[in-house]
Amino acid sequence: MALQAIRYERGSLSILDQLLLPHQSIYIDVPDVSTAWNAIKTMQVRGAPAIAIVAVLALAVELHNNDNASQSAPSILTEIHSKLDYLVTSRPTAVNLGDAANKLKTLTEKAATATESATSESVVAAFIEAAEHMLLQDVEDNKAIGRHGALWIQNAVSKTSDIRVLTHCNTGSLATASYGTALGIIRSLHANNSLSHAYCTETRPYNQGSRLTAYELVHEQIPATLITDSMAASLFSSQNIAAVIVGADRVAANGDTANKIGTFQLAIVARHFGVKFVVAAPTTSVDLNTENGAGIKIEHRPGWEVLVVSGPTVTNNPGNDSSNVEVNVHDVRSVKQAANGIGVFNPSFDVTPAALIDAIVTENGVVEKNADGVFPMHQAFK
Ligand SMILES: CSC[C@H](O)[C@H](O)C(=O)COP(=O)(O)O
Repeated sequence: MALQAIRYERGSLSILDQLLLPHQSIYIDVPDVSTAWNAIKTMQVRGAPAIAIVAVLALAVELHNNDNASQSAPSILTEIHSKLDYLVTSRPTAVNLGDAANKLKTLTEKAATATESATSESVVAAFIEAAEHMLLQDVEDNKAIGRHGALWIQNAVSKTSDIRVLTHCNTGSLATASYGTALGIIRSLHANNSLSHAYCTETRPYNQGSRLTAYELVHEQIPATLITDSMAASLFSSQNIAAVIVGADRVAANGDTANKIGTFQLAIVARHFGVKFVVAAPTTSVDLNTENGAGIKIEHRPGWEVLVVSGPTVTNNPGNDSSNVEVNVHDVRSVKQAANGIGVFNPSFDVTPAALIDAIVTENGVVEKNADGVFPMHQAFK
């Protein structure tokens, strides 16, 4: 069964606490907007699409469970818009939440003003239905990304089997409503028997690749190997890697792509080795209002995330079989691993210039550069 990061039914939302993975699978309730804001900020939920969906569903749950009957339609509209604005402040780089908030503002504005008989309840009902639709739509979009991306890679490398790929960042069921974006393409390649091996990087913050992506690859029984972020050039020089597949937190109008820190350097290394570089992103991650990467705000995280690691203690010495370490989940400790006094530079994302990207895969198909070497990103919205 696929991992499920988000559990929702009308009036109730819970999320898999991603700070506890991969050693503990514990769902926490998200009954309201302020719990959602904190869960996003502290990375209990992460991944651009998942963040957006959890935020809007949390507001849907809060609205469903509150007694709004005495409020007027304009008053509930103001409340919804200000709560959406607040949610958008949780993390700045991914555009999906801002995109969802804008769509829901437009929709509720229409619901509140379309007829004179609009009530707070009709506005709330319109909001809840639209938020629930976003959850379902994200899964469909990811499956389409998986199909388009797998086919593009097969054609680009003229192979339908024995394809090896490297992925960076966290883009599977944990980062989306389900199925995943970049990991959705890997899932599709695997389902087609085209994939021989997937490599994943450790990826910061909190080593999301070794904790989350690796966990999902193991869970899905996709043949996979973990490397540190600094091993990509070594990997490319020793293995026949067909493509690097990454997700996106925001794709600008020219194709410049903000994604998990380290994506840019992987693109440089991939270009050196002639390895295809593929971005997988739903159109909710494409921001035509941002001209290029210079306009994307990059989140910086606290330095202690680099200085300190936390995790459960180890209870056995597995010798050479380091993949089977037993852990004591009841004894979680933090370990300082850097010298006292050292400064830390900790951007959470970087921007890969469009020039280093070969294909941008959305649910509507694959956008490639035109004869002028430019990504016509508007074509993603057909
Ligand atoms: C699934 S889309 C891309 C992801 O949002 C992104 O690359 C990523 O790794 C998630 O970042 P995070 O900092 O964990 O929210």
